[in-house]
Amino acid sequence: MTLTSDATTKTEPGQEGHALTAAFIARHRRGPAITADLTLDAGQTLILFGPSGGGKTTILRALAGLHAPDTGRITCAGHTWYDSATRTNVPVQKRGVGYLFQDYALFPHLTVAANITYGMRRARRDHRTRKLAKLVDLLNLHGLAGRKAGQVSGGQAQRVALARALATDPRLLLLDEPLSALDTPTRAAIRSDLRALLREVGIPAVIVTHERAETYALGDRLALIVDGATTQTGPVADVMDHPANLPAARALGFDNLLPATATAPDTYQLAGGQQLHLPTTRAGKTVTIAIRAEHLALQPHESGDATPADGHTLAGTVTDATPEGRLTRTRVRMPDGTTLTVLTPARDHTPPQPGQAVTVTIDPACAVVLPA
Ligand SMILES: Nc1ncnc2c1ncn2[C@@H]1O[C@H](COP(=O)(O)OP(=O)(O)OP(=O)(O)O)[C@@H](O)[C@H]1O
Repeated sequence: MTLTSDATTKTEPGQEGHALTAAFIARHRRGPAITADLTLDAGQTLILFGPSGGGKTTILRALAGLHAPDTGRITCAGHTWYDSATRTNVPVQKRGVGYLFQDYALFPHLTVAANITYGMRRARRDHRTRKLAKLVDLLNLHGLAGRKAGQVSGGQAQRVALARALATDPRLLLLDEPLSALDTPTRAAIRSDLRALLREVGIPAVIVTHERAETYALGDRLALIVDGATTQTGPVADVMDHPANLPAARALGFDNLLPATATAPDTYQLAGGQQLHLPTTRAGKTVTIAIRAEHLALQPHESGDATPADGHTLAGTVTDATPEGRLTRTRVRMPDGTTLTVLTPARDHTPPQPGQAVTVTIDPACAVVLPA
């Protein structure tokens, strides 16, 4: 459908409560349909999380007005930005969004100051000067304003891009993997700065990320985007800890997905016959038990000793152990051939050795039982 542009925005009764509502289907030529169903309240941050190719950037571009959905509706602070029913499609420059592109998209030959004030070219000079000074302060860019943007560090470029996104007092901030171009230590430092900044400016923000740490640090709400669909939304911890189904558990990074059969209320039998007792509601007869690697504990197991029949402990053999800084990622093969992945603090034990007999204890409160 071709939509006519409508440069005027209208107040929509009933939408004032939300900073943003978006329910649309967007399609790329020869590409998959991408369905968004999002709401965001004033001052909140919504994370779009999910595997590569799921549609996160497409959703962000549709919110910005850079990609017209096929059908649906987008409202921001009571204004309709897009409505296929009324052929409304407010152009990008009238939406008042601050967009931070994944690669920052700075103009390398322009100065930092010119980059930051690029969207304010038509504003009065004294307003531009005041705004620039405020943003330089806010984002700690002192001494860099006259430098060419192509000659600043990755962390500085990220802050310049954020300053540019904030310069026009946007109604909505859209940040596409804002920290992905940074090395790990810089990323950790800037993550904290960005969190503080978002709280300070109070502008609702939609942020694309693949990183769990970033999701917890920056997000109030999370929308899980898998295979072109918004599959789950809610407060960050709720969605992170409670995947609704197997694809969601995979997308949220649950390392262990164990096929099992429900044999009694709260009792599950794994393929190899081991019993697990989990205080969760049964999701059907055939289930998958999802558990993160960090919610398993590892103990050496003397051969001949019986495995505790507590319903939380499984016996197996270490296949490999990989150091990850202060953590060790150990893979344990159970008698039925299933492999468990366990992430433990390295200081808790001497490194497990391949071939070593171990027991793995599940934290039952952290296991999620899903329909198979
Ligand atoms: N310009 C385009 N033309 C055709 N198909 C596209 C275009 N851009 C993206 N797609 C397709 O749309 C789907 C969603 O892509 P999108 O970039 O939105 O995903 P994403 O979740 O942001 O991925 P990533 O995390 O890798 O950036 C993918 O299948 C992609 O190949």
